[in-house]
Amino acid sequence: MEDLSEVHLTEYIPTIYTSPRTIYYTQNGKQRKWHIMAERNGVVIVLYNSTRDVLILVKQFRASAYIHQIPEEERTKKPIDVKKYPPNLGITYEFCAGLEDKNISTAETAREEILEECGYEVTLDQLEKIATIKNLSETTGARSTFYYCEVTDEMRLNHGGGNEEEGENIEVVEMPVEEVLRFTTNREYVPCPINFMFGLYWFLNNKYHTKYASCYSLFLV
Ligand SMILES: Nc1ncnc2c1ncn2[C@@H]1O[C@H](COP(=O)(O)OP(=O)(O)O[C@H]2O[C@H](CO)[C@@H](O)[C@H](O)[C@H]2O)[C@@H](O)[C@H]1O
Repeated sequence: MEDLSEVHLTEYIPTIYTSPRTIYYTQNGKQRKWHIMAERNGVVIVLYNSTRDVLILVKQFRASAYIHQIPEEERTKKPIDVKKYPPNLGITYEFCAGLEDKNISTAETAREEILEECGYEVTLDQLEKIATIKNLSETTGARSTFYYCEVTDEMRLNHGGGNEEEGENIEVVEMPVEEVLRFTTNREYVPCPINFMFGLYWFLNNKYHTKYASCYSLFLV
């Protein structure tokens, strides 16, 4: 459990991670404007450990996920009542991911993130490119490049956990595919970003059903 305190929202403070902007343009002769939240491109890696037949997920507290679980009228309270809104509201399950914040290829970024967050050493030729897609087309327009990577226990150098200097506090979670599938049947709130669902469905369609066709079909009925 995270030890959370002194949570409060402020006006936007410019950073390298996001920038709110308004785009003015003329489309088909009509003047228009659109409000965006520009953000950086990133990579996401669907990581599968074949030694133990598990997907490797990262579990962490995301302040953005936390704040959106609080009703709007209470978000501006200083501080936010963490007894009423405990930190577990901000815990998410995601695939290993990272921003394209260095002058290196997306594959190299993926390789670095797999080691930093999950502790596995992989080579570039072990990365299978899935696709590059837009995150949210209406607000960010940034892209995510997805890779698939199969690892074994022998490739694990350490326990990962993220970059402590950057304040990352990541728990590496090994989850049997059947358990991850339960996220997809949760009709209320799924503590995962939409790109997690994309990666999961890609895995089910392209890797999992070829191995476990009958088992997968059980989840589709
Ligand atoms: N908005 C923000 N505000 C403050 N600090 C921030 C920040 N975004 C990143 N950081 C800092 O940058 C560090 C490194 O981030 P990473 O590159 O590992 O990406 P992360 O795993 O956060 O996912 C990121 O990249 C993946 C892949 O694009 C996305 O899915 C995911 O939403 C995104 O956070 C974070 O630990 C944090 O210190």
